[in-house]
Formats: sequence, C-alpha cells, structure tokens
Amino acid sequence: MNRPDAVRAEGLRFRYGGVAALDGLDLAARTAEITAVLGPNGAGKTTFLRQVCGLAPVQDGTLTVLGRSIGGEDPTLRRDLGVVFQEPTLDAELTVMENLVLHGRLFGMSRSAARSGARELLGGFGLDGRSADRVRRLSGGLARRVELVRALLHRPRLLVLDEPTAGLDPEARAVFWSDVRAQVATAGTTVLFSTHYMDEAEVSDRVHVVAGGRAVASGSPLELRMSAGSGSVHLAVDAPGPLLAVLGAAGILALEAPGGVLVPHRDPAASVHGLCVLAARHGLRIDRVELRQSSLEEVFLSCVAAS
Ligand SMILES: Nc1ncnc2c1ncn2[C@@H]1O[C@H](COP(=O)(O)OP(=O)(O)OP(=O)(O)O)[C@@H](O)[C@H]1O
Repeated sequence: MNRPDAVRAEGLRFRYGGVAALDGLDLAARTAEITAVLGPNGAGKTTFLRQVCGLAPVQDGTLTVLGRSIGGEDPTLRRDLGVVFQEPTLDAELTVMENLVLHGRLFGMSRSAARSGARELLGGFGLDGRSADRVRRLSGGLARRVELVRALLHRPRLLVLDEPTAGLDPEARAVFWSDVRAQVATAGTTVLFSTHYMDEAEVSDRVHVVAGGRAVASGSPLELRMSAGSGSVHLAVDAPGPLLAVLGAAGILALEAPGGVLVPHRDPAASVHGLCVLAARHGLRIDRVELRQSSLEEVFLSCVAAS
C-alpha cells in the first residue's frame, strides 16, 4: 500500500561551520510506517532528526513534516511530535507518574487527562506497577520505555527516536521495539528513527542507509538485501576441491565454505540450474543446494564502503 509521506526531505544540506553534516539528503517516511535512518557515527542522522523536530534550521534544500514546510523553530509542530533523543531526559528524582504528568501539563493536558492517559499507556506496555517508582531506581531499559510512554502521552502523529536504545542490552532493546510496534499497530503512529544497529533496522518497513550526509540506499529490509546483489548459493559437497576447480575453469567466482562451496550471485535462485548442470557434466555430486540472502549488515557495509 502506498501511504502518503509524513516526512519528505529533498536535497538537504547542513553545515556546522566548516563541517558538512548533510550533503544533499533525500529521503521519505510514510504515514503509519516505521522508517529507519541507518548509518555509522557522524553520518548526519541526529542533525537530520533535529531538523525534523524544528530544532536545527533548514539551511538548504526542502523538508516537509506532516504537511508543513519546515524552516526552523515551529512551536505548533511540537504538539504533533513525540521525541526520544539519545540522552535520557526524565527527572531522576521524580516518580514515573510525576514525570508523565509534568510532560502532559507542558503539552496543555489537564492533570486528570495526563494521569489517565499515562495509566492507559503504562498498562498497555505492562508497566502499570511502576508508576510510583522513582526514575533513579529504574533500569536503563525501563527508563527508556518510560521515555517512550512520555513521548506518546500527548498522542503525537509522528514519533521521532534518535538512537533510542543506545546502551541497552539486546533483551531490553527487543522489549522497547515491541512497545513501538504495538503503538504503530494500535494507534497508526508514524515512526522515524535513527540507529547504527542493523538488527534494529530490520523492525522497520523502510530503511534509508545514510553515509556522509546522503542516503546511499533505500528500501524495505528485504529489498535492500535483494538489491545489494550479494546473495549466494551454497552447494553442499563432500570434497569441495574438484567443484572449485570446475567452477574456476568456467570463470565462476566460488569460495570454499563449511560443508561445501559458496557461489556469490546477484540472483542466487537463477544461478542454481546452471551450477547443477555444470557439476553434473563433470560427474560431481551435489548433496544439497541452499540459497542464502546477504544480511542487512553486509548490505550496510557494502553501501557505506561504496559511498
Ligand atoms: N554541534 C556541532 N558542531 C560541529 N560539528 C558537529 C556538531 N554536531 C555534529 N557535528 C558534526 O556533523 C557531522 C554529523 O553529525 P551527526 O551527529 O548529525 O551524525 P550522527 O549520524 O547522528 O552521528 P552519531 O551516530 O555519532 O550520533 C559529524 O561530522 C559531526 O562531527
């Protein structure tokens, strides 16, 4: 389904003095989808997300967020945004509920609406028992989930998350993302987030790989893996030597791999027949054929290396 864009960036350039942070960034995040901005340190992810939130000016290029053209500070936009940035910003001395009510009040909610909204969200994320806990007593993972609840309290249309799970262990990260997915499924919230974790990008509907301030690849995680052209065919054989020799003589790149031979191929499925025919012609027996897709990590590394 083609949904309208909640965020659209075209030719964004941004400089901090002599440093170019964004260098012609084009990307889009569709409504009610999860979009990942995946890139190494210094790729420009935070700069871009700050622009989306109106916290950094648009120096060059165009940026549209929820139908508004962004030029810098825009107080009306803030109501439609829920934000979790890298640095924790809960008040450690207040309880979970006090933090949430404070946030609700800042966003113009009545005390009772903030309390009942907070209760509902905490309940939905299985955190009902934690509302009276002081934040300083929470684990890092729990505190991040409370930040997520706080970001959602005023019912934003767009959730912006800048490396929201940095520093969390894999289990805490998985719980955090299951909360986010639940929110998208129940409320249709649009999510735009940055990460340098490949496995996190896998949770998204669409990934933009960013390097050097530009999007160097875009697509669903599956599309990216397919388009990287680095799938492979694994041919299980007892002794790889003769098969490697036959493939080498035919000009086919092949590598010895555990249990057999690996043949990298842009379209692994299309190459299977030819490989089997070639082996059979030389009297070589293949026990099993397995198609392997490149991981998002391989795609990421190859995109960044080529940029
Ligand atoms: N306040 C600043 N002053 C000068 N240069 C900056 C500033 N903030 C960021 N930069 C530079 O701009 C570039 C992009 O930084 P940005 O923080 O947007 O990248 P990032 O992808 O979010 O990185 P990270 O994953 O490390 O947070 C980097 O070269 C960075 O050093």
